[in-house]
Amino acid sequence: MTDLSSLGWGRCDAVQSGTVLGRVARIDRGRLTVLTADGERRVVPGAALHATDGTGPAVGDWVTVRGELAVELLPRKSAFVRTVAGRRSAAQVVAANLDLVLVVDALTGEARMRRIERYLAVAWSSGATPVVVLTKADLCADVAAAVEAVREDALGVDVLPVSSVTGEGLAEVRALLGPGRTAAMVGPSGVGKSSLVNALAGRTVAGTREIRDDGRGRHTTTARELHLLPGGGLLVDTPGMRELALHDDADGVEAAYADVAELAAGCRFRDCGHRGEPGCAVAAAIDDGRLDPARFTAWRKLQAETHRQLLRIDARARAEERARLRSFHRGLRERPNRLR
Ligand SMILES: Nc1nc2c(ncn2[C@@H]2O[C@H](COP(=O)(O)OP(=O)(O)OP(=O)(O)O)[C@@H](O)[C@H]2O)c(=O)[nH]1
Ligand SMILES: [Zn+2]
Repeated sequence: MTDLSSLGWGRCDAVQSGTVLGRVARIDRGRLTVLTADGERRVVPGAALHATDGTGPAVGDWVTVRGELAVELLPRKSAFVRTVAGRRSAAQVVAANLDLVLVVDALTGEARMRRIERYLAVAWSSGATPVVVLTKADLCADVAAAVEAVREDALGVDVLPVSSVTGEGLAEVRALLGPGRTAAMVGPSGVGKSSLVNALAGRTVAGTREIRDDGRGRHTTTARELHLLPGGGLLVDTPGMRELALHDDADGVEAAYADVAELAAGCRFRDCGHRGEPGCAVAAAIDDGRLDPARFTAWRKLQAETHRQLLRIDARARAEERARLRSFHRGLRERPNRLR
C-alpha cells in the first residue's frame, strides 16, 4: 500500500465510498493506466470523464476509479496546455497537477532564447513554477556564458545546465524533485528530454533515439508518461513538440517578459504602440541598450499571437451560437406546432 502523498496527493477532497483515487500515468489507445495506493490499474474512462474546461483526461490528472472504470476527473491545480495546430486550434492538456515545468533546451546550436521564451510564456500560465534546464553541457565550450545569457532573459527563473552523459548538474535537478513533487519536461524534439529522465531515474524508463536494449530499434518518445523517480519525485516525459502555439496565454507572456511589460507601463501614452510615439519608454530602452530589440520583437509577436487566438476562440463561439439558432428556427419551421 502506497501513501497517496508519494503520488503527489496533497488535498482532502472526499471520495465516494466504493471508489479509489488514482493518478493518470499513461494514456494509450483510449485506456488509462492509473497509479493508486494499491498499485497500477488499467481502466477505461467513463462517459463523464472530462474537466470543467471540456478537455479530456491528461497525464498527471487525479481520477476516481470504480472497478475498471474511471468515473470522475478531479479539478486540476495546474496544467501545461498547448494548442494543437489546425483550424480548430483546440487546447490540449500536456500534463496536469504540476509543481514544476522544466523547459528543456540544449546547449548545442545557437539562438535558443526565443524558443525558450515561448515555452516560458506557456509555462507561466500553467500555474506551476517554470525552471529552464539546458542539456548537453558536455558538448558546449563555454557553459557559464551560455547559461548567463539565458539567465538574463529568463527573469525570475532558475537556469540549470546538465549533461546526461557526464552527470553534471543532475544533483541540482534532483534537488528540485523532492518526494511527491511533480514536474513535466517540455521542449522541442531531440534536446535530450528522454535521456534526462533516464539519467534521473538511473535506468532506462524512456525511449531515446538510440537503439533500445530490447532490440526494438530506433525510437523517439511518442507518448507522455509519468515516471516515479528513485528520490520520490514524479516526472512527466513529453514527446518533442514541433511547434508550440500559444493559447490563452496573455498573462504568461506578460510574466515571461516582465521587464518589457514594466518598461511599457512607463510610456507617456497608456495605449502606446511603441512605434515611435513621443515619450515611449520601450524605444528609449532600446536606444540606450537596456533592451534587446530582438526580445522586444519577440514579445510583440507572442502578444499578437495570443490576441489572434482569443479572437479565433471568440469567433468560433459566435459561429456555434449562430448554428444553434439556425437549427432551432429550422425546427420551428418544420414543426410549427411545437411551441403550442
Ligand atoms: N552529448 C550529449 N548528448 C545527449 C545528451 N542528452 C541527450 N543526448 C543525445 O541527444 C539525442 C536526443 O536525445 P533524446 O533524449 O532522445 O531527446 P528527446 O528530447 O527525448 O527527443 P524526443 O523524444 O524526440 O522529444 C540522443 O542522440 C542523445 O544521446 C547529453 O547530455 N549530452
Ligand atoms: Zn511605448
